[in-house]
Amino acid sequence: MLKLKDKGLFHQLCFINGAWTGADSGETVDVMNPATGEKLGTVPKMGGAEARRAIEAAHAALPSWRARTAQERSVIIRRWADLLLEHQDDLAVLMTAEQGKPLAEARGETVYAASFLEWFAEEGKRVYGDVIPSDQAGKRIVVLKEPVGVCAAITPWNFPSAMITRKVGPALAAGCTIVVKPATATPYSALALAVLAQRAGVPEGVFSVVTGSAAAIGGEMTGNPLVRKLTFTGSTEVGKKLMAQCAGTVKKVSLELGGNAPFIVFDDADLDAAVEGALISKYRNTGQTCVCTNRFLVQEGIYDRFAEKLAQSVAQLKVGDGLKGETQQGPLIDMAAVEKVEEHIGDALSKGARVVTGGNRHALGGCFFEPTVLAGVTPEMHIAREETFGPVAPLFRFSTEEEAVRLANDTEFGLCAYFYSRDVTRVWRVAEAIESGIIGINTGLISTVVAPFGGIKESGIGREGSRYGIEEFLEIKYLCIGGIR
Ligand SMILES: NC(=O)C1=CN([C@@H]2O[C@H](COP(=O)(O)OP(=O)(O)OC[C@H]3O[C@@H](n4cnc5c(N)ncnc54)[C@H](OP(=O)(O)O)[C@@H]3O)[C@@H](O)[C@H]2O)C=CC1
Ligand SMILES: O=C(O)CCCC(=O)O
Repeated sequence: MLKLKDKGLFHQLCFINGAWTGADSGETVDVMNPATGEKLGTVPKMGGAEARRAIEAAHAALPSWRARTAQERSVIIRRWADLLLEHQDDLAVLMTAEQGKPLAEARGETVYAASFLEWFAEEGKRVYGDVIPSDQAGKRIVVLKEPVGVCAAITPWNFPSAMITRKVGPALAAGCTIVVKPATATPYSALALAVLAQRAGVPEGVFSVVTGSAAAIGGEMTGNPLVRKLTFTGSTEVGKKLMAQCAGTVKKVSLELGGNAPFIVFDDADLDAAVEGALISKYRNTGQTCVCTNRFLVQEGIYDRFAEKLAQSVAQLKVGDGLKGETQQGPLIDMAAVEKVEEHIGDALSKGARVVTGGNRHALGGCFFEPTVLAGVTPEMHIAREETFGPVAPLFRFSTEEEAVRLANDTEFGLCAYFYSRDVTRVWRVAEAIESGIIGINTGLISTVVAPFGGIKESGIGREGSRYGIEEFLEIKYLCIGGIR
């Protein structure tokens, strides 16, 4: 049993219209701890009918929530953020138990999750319109920004809290109401957020959490005309499907999808800094983030030294149950993830790559995998094209800057890229040439509430966080006022 100081944070029912409720059918889904393989509990296996009720509750709650002043909404959202921080130890335990990330990372994610609530509580107060100088005498032109309306969010398992608050924070601050379907693997963080939302005074119907059948709940969220916006983080495959489903009722969509991040190390890079950045960008959350480096492109003059230093550091990473204090690398989310990592390594080795460190399932068994570095990787290998979502660093070799940029851009994805160089002219050239929504230059950590997060190409649509994030939940209305003499 989980050791929580506040046992009220652990809920096994859904939260709809301010009430804790089970599935109409009474059916449940098991939730497992990926580190131990043990069952943590169950959540309701809801479907379209329950999702519809949550959407209708969000619709009913909309007029009074949007009618509140931004300041009134801000007080509640801010209180919610404070509660997350107050309960960060318990929230981290819950998150690690269901997701596997080391406790320190789970605490970090809880603070990160709270930062989106805190930020958008403030940003909601700064939703300004415009007055446009009219081109016709006797007319005035005014632009208002209004909440989109009822929103729906579908979120992934790799960031069980922050991907929710990054959506719900701006939605609520803008005056929208929202229904969330969290990943089936990690519902308890979402339900704990609901507990704290209720304690913070978020009115009933404004924020609901529905667990269960992804296809049925997603079908209702994308088909129901009351929903005006869908916001999704997850795989490109599912994102495309949801976008197509939203076309029927022309909903606004924000999609934060897969990536294939390159990490370029030029000969002129600071080697130690590049290794440090590589560790962060690759092995955060055991390689399971959409901005994790997927391809290391290393210039020939520095290749061998980089490979050796990186492998030395990687070999020292402590793998284990995230609930144990010293763990740096938790398990992968499930056995399918382990198999995908194995497939990528097997394919690379069969085509001429070699293991510098790791390469196998970890001796701990289950979902644990050895942090791995592969050398001699080439563009023909699967790992060059597909997101591995695991602890494998494949090293490609290049000779010229032009070649590095070409390789970096040789993907349908464009979420995040990293590069290390000390040449300021190269920094500008390469930053401008890479096709990506986010670029980390001499750093392996780009995530922060203050900056716009999102991709181009098949990595998505829209931006989250920052002052841009709230725009996704606003519509523009233009007033043309005539007859003014
Ligand atoms: N961009 C990112 O941050 C993420 C990328 N990925 C990538 O996707 C791969 C697969 O991961 P996976 O968890 O399967 O990602 P998915 O895209 O399948 O899952 C993300 C969310 O979408 C839901 N979902 C799945 N299918 C549907 C559907 N038909 N209609 C509505 N909602 C749906 C899931 O629900 P449920 O959990 O119930 O299936 C979950 O809540 C990873 O290996 C990784 O490469 C994964 C997660 C996050
Ligand atoms: O993997 C994701 O879906 C988002 C990455 C989290 C972040 O760095 O903000």
